[in-house]
Amino acid sequence: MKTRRNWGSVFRDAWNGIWSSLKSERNLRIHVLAAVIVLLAAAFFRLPVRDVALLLLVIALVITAELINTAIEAAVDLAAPEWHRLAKIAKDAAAGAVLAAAAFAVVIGIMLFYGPVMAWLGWGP
Ligand SMILES: Nc1ncnc2c1ncn2[C@@H]1O[C@H](COP(=O)(O)OP(=O)(O)OP(=O)(O)O)[C@@H](O)[C@H]1O
Repeated sequence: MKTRRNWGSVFRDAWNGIWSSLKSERNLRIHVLAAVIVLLAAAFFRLPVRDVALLLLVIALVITAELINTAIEAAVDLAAPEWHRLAKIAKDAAAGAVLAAAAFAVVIGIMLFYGPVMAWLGWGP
């Protein structure tokens, strides 16, 4: 029978999952770096709190998609180390989830930064 784990060990394992994914997944590191740059830009352009909240939401979406993609890749490699049609479907769909999240994040970023950047450049109406 499984013993109930305490919160400390649950949190530690989850943190280990994030940390080991950061070490092994280059794309995740790129997304985290992009998120830091975007948040610094949001501070520079003094974006309103609601816009920053929206940015945090899409950043969380992209990073969550990356972590789930990493989990699916590992599970597929364990279950199907050889080429398999279903392994391809699983990995491609997981990669597609990251792409979809990142594409929408870029669109939202453009929508939020367009006005402040134009005003900063003096190209506003
Ligand atoms: N066991 C497999 N069976 C069939 N196709 C596979 C298999 N493993 C990988 N592939 C194909 O190769 C692609 C790349 O898979 P891989 O595991 O190398 O991930 P990746 O894109 O390199 O991810 P990352 O760079 O995040 O590690 C998959 O999207 C899939 O199309």
